[in-house]
Amino acid sequence: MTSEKGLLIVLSGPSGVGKGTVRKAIFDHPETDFKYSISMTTRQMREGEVDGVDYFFKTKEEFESLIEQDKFIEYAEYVGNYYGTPVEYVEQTMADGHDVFLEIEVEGAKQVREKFPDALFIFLALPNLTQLEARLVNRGTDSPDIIRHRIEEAKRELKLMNLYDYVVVNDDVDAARQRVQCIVEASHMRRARVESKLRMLLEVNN
Ligand SMILES: Nc1ncnc2c1ncn2[C@@H]1O[C@H](COP(=O)(O)OP(=O)(O)OP(=O)(O)O)[C@@H](O)[C@H]1O
Ligand SMILES: Nc1nc2c(ncn2[C@@H]2O[C@H](COP(=O)(O)O)[C@@H](O)[C@H]2O)c(=O)[nH]1
Repeated sequence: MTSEKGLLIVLSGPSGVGKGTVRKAIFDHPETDFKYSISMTTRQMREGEVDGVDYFFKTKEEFESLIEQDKFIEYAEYVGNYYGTPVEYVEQTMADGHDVFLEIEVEGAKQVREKFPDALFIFLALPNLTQLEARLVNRGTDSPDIIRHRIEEAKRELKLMNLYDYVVVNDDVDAARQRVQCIVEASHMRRARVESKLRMLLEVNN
């Protein structure tokens, strides 16, 4: 832990691109010391998911009450359900000096950009939409109707790729994991350089 505020890292991109898979690879890696912010959602729990591990599962009423109380950094409605990032965990964990990692869709990422302009925004992409559909079908978690809806959303989301600081192609999970870790490391180095230059300038002027 450091005395400085942690970095906010946002991994975004269309459903099925592999955000969750790459995120798990990052967190399984011994060099990773980020903290993962568990989102809240109103979507039905999938087989194998655990409340408080994969998401905090909420009813629509509970989620809307939390919106009223300003308990989210960002939230979005995606394919008929709410998804949101709890404000308290993120702010406290960053204040404690830890990097916080968010895995969210693009509408939420846009909201984070407005509130945290210094955050690091990484878009996870893949070579083509055919592969996206194949990944969603192979995952076996969604009905054909939901998959169609998610592909429609993906076409919209891909157009926003240029708003991100970096685009990482997930052609291979371990290669994508490594690229994300390198980007974070480079961002830390850049931040340290900027801060040290600023300190020097302030000393010179005092
Ligand atoms: N590089 C890859 N090559 C082949 N298959 C992959 C790759 N990365 C992920 N997958 C597979 O693609 C499917 C979708 O991955 P994943 O659930 O991680 O996507 P996601 O972006 O987190 O989706 P969502 O946004 O819906 O949560 C999974 O079955 C996963 O095993
Ligand atoms: N705006 C937010 N999007 C989120 C959050 N947590 C997850 N997500 C994204 O929603 C879609 C669908 O997820 P799924 O688990 O139903 O497949 C996907 O793109 C997630 O990354 C959040 O807190 N805010």
